[in-house]
Amino acid sequence: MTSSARQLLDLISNSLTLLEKSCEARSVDIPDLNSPFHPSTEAFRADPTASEAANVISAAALQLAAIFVPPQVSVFRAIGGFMKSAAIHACLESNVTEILREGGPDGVHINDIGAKNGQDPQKIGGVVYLVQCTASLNRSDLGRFLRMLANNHIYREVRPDVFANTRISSMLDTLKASEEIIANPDQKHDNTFGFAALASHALDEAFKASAYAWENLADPATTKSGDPDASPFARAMGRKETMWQYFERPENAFKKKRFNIGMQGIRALEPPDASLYAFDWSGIPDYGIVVDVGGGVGTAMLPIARKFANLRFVIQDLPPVMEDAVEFWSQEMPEAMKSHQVVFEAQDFFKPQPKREVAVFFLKQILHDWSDEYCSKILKNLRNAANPTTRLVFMESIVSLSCHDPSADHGQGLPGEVPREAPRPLLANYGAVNEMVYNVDIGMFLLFNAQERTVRHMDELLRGAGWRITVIHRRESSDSTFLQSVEAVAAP
Ligand SMILES: C[S@@+](CC[C@H](N)C(=O)[O-])C[C@H]1O[C@@H](n2cnc3c(N)ncnc32)[C@H](O)[C@@H]1O
Repeated sequence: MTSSARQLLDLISNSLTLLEKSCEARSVDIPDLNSPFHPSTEAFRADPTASEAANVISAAALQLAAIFVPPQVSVFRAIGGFMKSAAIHACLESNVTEILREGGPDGVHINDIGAKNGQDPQKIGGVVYLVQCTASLNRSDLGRFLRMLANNHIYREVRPDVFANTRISSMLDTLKASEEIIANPDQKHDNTFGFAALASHALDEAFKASAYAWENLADPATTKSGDPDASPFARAMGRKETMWQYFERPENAFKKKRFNIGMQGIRALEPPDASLYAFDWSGIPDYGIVVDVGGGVGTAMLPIARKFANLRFVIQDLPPVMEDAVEFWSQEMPEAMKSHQVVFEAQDFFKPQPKREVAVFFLKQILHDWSDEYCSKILKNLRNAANPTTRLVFMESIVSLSCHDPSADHGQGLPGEVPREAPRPLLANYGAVNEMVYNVDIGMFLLFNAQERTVRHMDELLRGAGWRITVIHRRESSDSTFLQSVEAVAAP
């Protein structure tokens, strides 16, 4: 019988052949690990066959490593994740990626990096341990951090103590001049595409919260709490407050700005018309009302309102957000405001909805902000305002099982419940290749005491609030944080 290792190797070999053929036919290159990231370096994925082949190769390579790397090394790679986080944090905040970009492919010596960013090469690793022990350190301490990251292909050691970027480290690049961001650290992330801001936020707020995750789970006062101010982040900061309250304090103005820039960056990656495909909007009768619950400024309704002039839209959010919504629509689609095709309503989703005939309650990225206890309150308020024809539509990242989902067998399960599964013997969800949504899930716990959910979990949550899921609309993407949509009806 063929061993798992041989099956994995065959998957890699066959997939690479497919990938090479696809790239050759389209005259695109497989990316060079040592060249910086650019949207064009991802062109090889544009063909769905190539994208799938790249996923299979990556998942199989990781699974092969899990077989052959000594288990004590593998488990410490995971246990020591915080050390890599500390190393990336130090390099990110001391602008190493920008300095290496300016040095080009020949690399920059650690002493020259230190000379540029003002950091002592002996301390620039930035962790407390180093700062406390500087007296006995030699000049290659920066190299220790960069080298650890280079072992993981994040940076590369070109010659002894000389480092350069790889396509992975270049993701941390603000694309600004190092001199400029060193001189104006508070503006480092302004007008950037947001990835470095997101990384900086994760390595600050979420990283600190992660150190308190177990204490929060173990403390009887918080073990079962779903309160947003009882998160590991709140414990790490020593105050019973939400991250939003923390951001409102004047000393955290930079962190608030950084978070918002990071979030804008994530939103920019979503297709702007994703909500158009979340539901069959053409099936709603004329003048049917769509309520965007916690809709922010109503961005998700814009492409639908443009296409379906026969529908009416109510954008709901907290009062200050509604002011921004009015401004947003007066710029984007003033005619919809004048004709009352779109109206704005300050509405707390924890309070009862106004009584009216609603065709669709729409929620985009709301449920993942809250624990089950809180989601249940939101969903029950909507259920109480629903009639038998009302649809509930929500857009969220859906967490897949890592094993084969038996719901798909024998025609059982909800339509769209099971995503495309990876070929055996790979993990059904492609394992760590699809790790982003699992990262976000743990991040939601650390920062908000909230979570991303599997379909099974959503189903249970909705049933408890008087709803029944009817279908999951899936759009394939190589990014597991991509939003899918779930449709439900009021349960009798
Ligand atoms: C992650 S954002 C999603 C916004 C929008 N649905 C979108 O996808 O662009 C969450 C939204 O929930 C709103 N929100 C938070 N608490 C709320 C409450 N109690 N009632 C109504 N909206 C609330 C926030 O103001 C924010 O606009």
